[in-house]
Amino acid sequence: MKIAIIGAGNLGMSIAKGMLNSDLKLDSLYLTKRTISDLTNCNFGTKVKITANNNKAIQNSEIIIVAVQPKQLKQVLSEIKCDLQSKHTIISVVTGRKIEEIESVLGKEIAIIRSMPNTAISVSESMTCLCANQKGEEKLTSATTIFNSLGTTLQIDEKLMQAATVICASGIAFWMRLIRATTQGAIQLGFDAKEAQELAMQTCLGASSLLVKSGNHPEQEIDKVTTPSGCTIEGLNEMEHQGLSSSLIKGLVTSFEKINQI
Ligand SMILES: NC(=O)C1=CN([C@@H]2O[C@H](COP(=O)(O)OP(=O)(O)OC[C@H]3O[C@@H](n4cnc5c(N)ncnc54)[C@H](O)[C@@H]3O)[C@@H](O)[C@H]2O)C=CC1
Ligand SMILES: O=C(O)[C@@H]1CCC=N1
Repeated sequence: MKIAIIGAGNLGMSIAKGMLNSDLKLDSLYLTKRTISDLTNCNFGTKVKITANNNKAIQNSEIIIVAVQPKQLKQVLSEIKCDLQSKHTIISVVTGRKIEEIESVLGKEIAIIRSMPNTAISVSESMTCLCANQKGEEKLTSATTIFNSLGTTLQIDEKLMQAATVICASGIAFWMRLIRATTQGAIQLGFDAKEAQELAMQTCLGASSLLVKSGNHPEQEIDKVTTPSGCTIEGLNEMEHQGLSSSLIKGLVTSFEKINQI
């Protein structure tokens, strides 16, 4: 595979790290950004080419992952348009930018996939949602194969992409805050900070794995933990009195309202 990541920033580098540690058969991986000095000292191996020259990266690649800020997208697309051929697939991971906006610059004859991974792609645990334009439909299988080697994928209708961004991409930050709060609680209850974080992380992973592996609904697993008159239901009810579920849902909806303004 000949891949280019245009915009090797936070998300672009997370994708690159995941790819380099995966089973993907990479022939080359071009990483571009405006200022490359902070990448040139890194030892990524001979398959990784670092350049500020997007055109060179496109000419030597087939799968082009565009990972720039939303406000930078149109300028980048205009810059690379002249190098695009039928062999190319554009995969945009840019927040809030619709396929029709990309087509308005590149036209409808280029395969365009819109995707939303999250930063857990760096450890091959991303939840990645995907959709495509008409030309990109035939490339969805190969794009899905790439992202499946970096986590889990779901093909969705484009109208759900903003919601997917909030749940899965912003979701990493939301879950981090829940893990941090659990850590703070564990410290208050007597654990040192390192142990507290380990307890919080592994319990979070355990809860998630229980649902993934059993296919159960969360309440089925909660019922197994909540001993009648026990400490779990007492704590759980207090959390709900304080608005745990409600504040989480309100936060998701607020995030969603914001994303529609980006
Ligand atoms: N799915 C997720 O979990 C996340 C998604 N995002 C989305 O990913 C996109 C990138 O976000 P970040 O990585 O946080 O941004 P960033 O600012 O860290 O990275 C963007 C990179 O693009 C480069 N760039 C800008 N103009 C360029 C050009 N003309 N040619 C080549 N490179 C250029 C910059 O030098 C920078 O390295 C955004 O659309 C953002 O909303 C961001 C963070 C998480
Ligand atoms: O916060 C943001 O706008 C981007 C989109 C999802 C994750 N980061």
